[in-house]
Amino acid sequence: MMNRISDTDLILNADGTAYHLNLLPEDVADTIIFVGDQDRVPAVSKYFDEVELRKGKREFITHTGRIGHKRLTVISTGIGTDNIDIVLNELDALVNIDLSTRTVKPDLKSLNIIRIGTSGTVQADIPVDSLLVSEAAFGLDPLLHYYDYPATAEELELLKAFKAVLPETFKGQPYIASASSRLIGSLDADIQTGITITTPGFYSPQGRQVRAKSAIPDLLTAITEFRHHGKRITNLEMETAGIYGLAAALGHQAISFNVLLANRITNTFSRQPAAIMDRYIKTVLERIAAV
Ligand SMILES: O=P(O)(O)O[C@H]1O[C@H](CO)[C@@H](O)[C@H]1O
Ligand SMILES: O=c1cc[nH]c(=O)[nH]1
Repeated sequence: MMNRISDTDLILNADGTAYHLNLLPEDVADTIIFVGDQDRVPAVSKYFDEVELRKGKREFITHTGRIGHKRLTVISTGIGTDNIDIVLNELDALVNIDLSTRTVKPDLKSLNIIRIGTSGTVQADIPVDSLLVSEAAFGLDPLLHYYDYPATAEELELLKAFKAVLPETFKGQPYIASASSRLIGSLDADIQTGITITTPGFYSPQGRQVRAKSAIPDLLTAITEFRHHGKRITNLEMETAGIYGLAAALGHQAISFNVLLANRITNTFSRQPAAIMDRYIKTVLERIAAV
């Protein structure tokens, strides 16, 4: 007898759709593009040859369609890893749980998840308006501590080295997760790679000083100066570590492309963020359509 997942562990709407995403299993393609901003969903799907479905609820807007024969879904996650928890668990339920019996299917599907997000670099020599793939990500948010996620020995060594340089005033507990080696191999080719930091906020958690006083004034310097066997931290954003960790915990493949709109060291910001995002949406879609 298979374990039945209860009505409050996995909540479905009256029409059978997933509680937050408002989607049915057939609404979701096997390759899914994650974006933060709801307005980026049509900015991606306008390049589809056909859009078969447009649905949404709250910040979670979904378009599904195809480029050539490749079926694609693009979904907005909103900001932060708390939303990643919702999006990844509900997408996984849609493909890997039989919603009529509320039991896990015997053959599990592994989705390809490709984030296209904005980010700020923390290295002076990395240009604003460039594209970067996150090889791995440190999460300064707590999401992965709620899941049984087995990090590799190599990841744990990198994490240990990072923890050692964090200021004493930092009270969090970082975690680490990596991109899918299969997707990195097939999609990133000549694009620069780096280590990303996922933060639980945009201002002080990313070392910004506006009016509220930081409790960790030297956080950005520690991040920028971190080096380990030739690796360095390249950029800050708010979702990648959660996506990588939870995707790995659920058996999905994930890769995160960062459109670097800000350089936090030279204090420069893109003069044409929408045009730059559009350029890289096309770059990433061309690569997805080709594999
Ligand atoms: O542009 P998106 O995909 O939202 O990503 C980045 O932008 C938001 C902050 O402005 C955060 O979600 C951060 O990760
Ligand atoms: O600096 C930045 C730019 C975009 N998104 C972030 O999270 N940080």
